[in-house]
Amino acid sequence: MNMLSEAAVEKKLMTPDAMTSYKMRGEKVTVHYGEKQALFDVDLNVPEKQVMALIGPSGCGKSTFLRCLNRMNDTIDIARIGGKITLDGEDIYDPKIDVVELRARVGMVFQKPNPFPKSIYENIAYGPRIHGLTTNKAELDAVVESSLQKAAIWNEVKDRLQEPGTGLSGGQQQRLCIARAIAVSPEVILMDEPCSALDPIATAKVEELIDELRQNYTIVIVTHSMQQAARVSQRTAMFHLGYLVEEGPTDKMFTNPDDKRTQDYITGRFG
Ligand SMILES: Nc1ncnc2c1ncn2[C@@H]1O[C@H](COP(=O)(O)OP(=O)(O)OP(=O)(O)O)[C@@H](O)[C@H]1O
Repeated sequence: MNMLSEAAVEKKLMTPDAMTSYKMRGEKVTVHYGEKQALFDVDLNVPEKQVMALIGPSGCGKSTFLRCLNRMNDTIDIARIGGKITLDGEDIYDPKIDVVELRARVGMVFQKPNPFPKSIYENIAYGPRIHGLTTNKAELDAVVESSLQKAAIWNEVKDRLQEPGTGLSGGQQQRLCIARAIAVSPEVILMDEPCSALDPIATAKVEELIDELRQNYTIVIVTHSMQQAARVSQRTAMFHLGYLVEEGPTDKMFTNPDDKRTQDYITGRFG
């Protein structure tokens, strides 16, 4: 290879697209709720095994975009989705896609911890059982234990697995919900303001957990906390009035954003 083409290869490798491998891609994503348009032609890709934060003022469409990624908007009668979203190159809105399977691959953790009104054990065992991921009780026990371990809550619950999940503290319930998402071996975990109902200590634990989880999972998190976005994410996407304003490495977005709206938002001038 001559020097010129080596330099060309080097240059190609240095472009963000070549350096980042994307797990999901969104192309010209639009969402309408009835007559109201909530997202306008959003082109946004989700990098693999990183944490991407979605930020922006209330009502700008962060949760709407998040919910498009595992077709949770399908559950809203008046929602209409346009554009294209792929997972590993496959169109997730293709009629061939099994939505239940998609939601196992792209799991979700909600704002308010929502354990099932069942035992801690059953909260975790339910998903693997309905997806047929285990064949016997010993295997199921192992999945329950490893999911609780990965969600950093095993030590707190291992002696009370038969007690109700709803009896745990808010922070523990949220980690239980993360364990429940992990139990079906997702590839992507969507988190919609997962710490907004938690106190600062529980928040710190969940943030620490998110940081560990990115070794194995692709994570997208909606947050109102600039500090949280800065602490947990590697990339940040800023939304405003249904448009994607800009997206980039979190460090850059918080120190030297390209768009004035991002600058104004992160410095608290609106939102
Ligand atoms: N189920 C729904 N039915 C009708 N309109 C909706 C629905 N969900 C969201 N919207 C509207 O879509 C727009 C975007 O809402 P979305 O919840 O995605 O914003 P957000 O940025 O996540 O806001 P917040 O930070 O307040 O949670 C808003 O104008 C909202 O009122």
